[in-house]
Amino acid sequence: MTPTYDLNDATTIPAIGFGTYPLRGEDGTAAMVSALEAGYRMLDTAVNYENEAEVGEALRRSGLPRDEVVVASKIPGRHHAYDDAIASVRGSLERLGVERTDLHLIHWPNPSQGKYVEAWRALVRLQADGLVRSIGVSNFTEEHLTRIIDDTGVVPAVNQVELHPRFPQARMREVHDRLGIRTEAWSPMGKRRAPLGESAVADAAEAHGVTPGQVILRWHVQLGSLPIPKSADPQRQRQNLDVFGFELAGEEMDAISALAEDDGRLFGGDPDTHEEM
Ligand SMILES: NC(=O)C1=CN([C@@H]2O[C@H](COP(=O)(O)OP(=O)(O)OC[C@H]3O[C@@H](n4cnc5c(N)ncnc54)[C@H](OP(=O)(O)O)[C@@H]3O)[C@@H](O)[C@H]2O)C=CC1
Ligand SMILES: O=C(O)C(=O)[C@@H](O)[C@H](O)C(=O)CO
Repeated sequence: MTPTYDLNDATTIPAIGFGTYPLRGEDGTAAMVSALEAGYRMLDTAVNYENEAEVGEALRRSGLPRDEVVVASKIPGRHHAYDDAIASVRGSLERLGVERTDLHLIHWPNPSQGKYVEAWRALVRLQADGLVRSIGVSNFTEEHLTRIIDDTGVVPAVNQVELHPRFPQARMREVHDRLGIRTEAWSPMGKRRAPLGESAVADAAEAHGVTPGQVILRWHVQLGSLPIPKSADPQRQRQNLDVFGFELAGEEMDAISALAEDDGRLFGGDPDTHEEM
């Protein structure tokens, strides 16, 4: 069974989740069912992935008890106004076919709109009403975090940020540790720029008798970062979850972190300027 982290709201969450973007349609549902069969107990979706119905269907098809799987979704930029955020979550619940999500995030802060505080107030309300279990954010900077915490007194349980060997987010991990927020990593492999062939990764894979993908995910685990790798391939799905039987040495960890690049973001997704509706 996958180890778990305790969140700041006294709930727990698996140490590795399954990313569902861009899985859609029957093939997408089948890939999600296969992930649940492989042992994943957290599915990460979003309104903007247009696959919440598939996530709900996979959950039901898996036959797993509802309370064994963390279902996580996200409010898009166009739904930040308070009433829209409430309606957005209700819409997600309907498409997912569940009575409550286990984690709900604000997808991007979109600071030029200036409404992410309203979306956060809505999530605080929805949590009090029992429609979402844990609440968090995604792509928030320290400034955005400070604003919502100062406004409501409620600290997000997680912040899901871009984090991979090309962009290890040392500063945001420190901020999260100080505030008691769990760091969650999107594009944890580095997607198309995954450094699978770099010697820091390949040498460690050979030394431990695992695959390069497993080395990268183990690096996340040892950083305390919760990765949500996406794979449509059942064998890679299983490998990506099977990273708790070996340990990287300090030098191996440092060599992977040294793959960081000055402009290591995958598509220029700086949350101060990149906005998604
Ligand atoms: N909050 C946000 O703003 C964002 C959130 N996300 C979330 O993060 C999730 C994961 O991010 P994503 O961008 O998909 O990037 P990942 O880093 O998870 O990379 C996915 C790619 O890596 C391949 N892959 C997976 N496992 C392995 C392996 N062991 N060895 C080699 N290749 C592998 C997959 O191919 P294959 O399927 O063929 O295995 C796929 O092409 C998304 O699904 C989404 O849920 C993503 C972007 C932004
Ligand atoms: O997948 C997500 O959650 C996103 O926020 C998008 O930015 C996505 O990564 C994308 O479309 C990148 O081009």
